[in-house]
Amino acid sequence: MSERASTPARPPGLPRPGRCVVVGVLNVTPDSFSDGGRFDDRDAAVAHGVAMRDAGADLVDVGGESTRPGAGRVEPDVEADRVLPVVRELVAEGVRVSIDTTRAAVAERAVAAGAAVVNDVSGGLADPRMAAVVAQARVPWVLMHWRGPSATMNRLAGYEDVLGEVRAELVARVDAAVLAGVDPSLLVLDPGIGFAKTAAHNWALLRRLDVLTALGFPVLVGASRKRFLGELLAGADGALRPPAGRDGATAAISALAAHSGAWGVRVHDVGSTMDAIAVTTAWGLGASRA
Ligand SMILES: Nc1nc2ncc(COP(=O)(O)O)nc2c(=O)[nH]1
Repeated sequence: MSERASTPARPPGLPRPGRCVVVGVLNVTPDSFSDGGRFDDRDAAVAHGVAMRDAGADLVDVGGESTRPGAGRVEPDVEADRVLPVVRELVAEGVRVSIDTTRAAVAERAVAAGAAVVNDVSGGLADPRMAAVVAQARVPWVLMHWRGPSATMNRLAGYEDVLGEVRAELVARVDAAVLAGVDPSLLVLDPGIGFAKTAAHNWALLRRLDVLTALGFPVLVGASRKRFLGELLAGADGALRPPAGRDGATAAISALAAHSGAWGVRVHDVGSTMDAIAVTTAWGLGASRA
């Protein structure tokens, strides 16, 4: 994408509720860092997805492969077997679903099952066929900043200028997607909080979301319950705040991200973020709401 590219028209298929979009996290994996195993059971997963929609989530993001640092890969069939039944049942319940996968085959089958958005933490790097799947399906595609598989990503957190490099690497992903025939209006960018980044890198990216929103694409922020929040909220003994205790900080980030012009936030606890965004909206409207 040239720097002069005009702002793409609004992509079809992306929720645009007139406020920051809330994407509810539904990891149907035994080992995700914050909710691993809780929704490994299909019925429990579907019930939780419906509950997040009822709490206000505009999308429920279904993932079948843990991306926590150090996590190994699961076989494609295992990933598909985890997510497809849940996607189908959520769609049948009228829930708008995004599929959180780096595999084109899984994305293709999830879209065929009714998933409305492809959420690809690899930004198209993990599977060269993903762009063709997205171009063919004409569904929105979240391109997250990524530098390599979870198993090794912490070794890749070396930056001279994290803002400039993340921006440049995301622009390269946009260019590759457009070159592969993807309509740029379908693209969403994501800084990849916690992926090949230290806490300092995460804060630097959050502090200057405008560097990414200025590219003219919707920006999604996924900071929910991540380790850098556990570090921020660590006890006097240095023990990290456990993931379940990070929802207040997550909601604060949701409010600040919304205020910074993010298109959406990806969170585990939908209610607290809905409330935080309601405050942000009211605050932004000032006395006119009185
Ligand atoms: N677009 C996007 N998708 C993601 N999927 C998984 C995780 C890992 O966190 P989880 O284990 O809580 O899902 N983080 C992101 C993220 O930051 N952005």
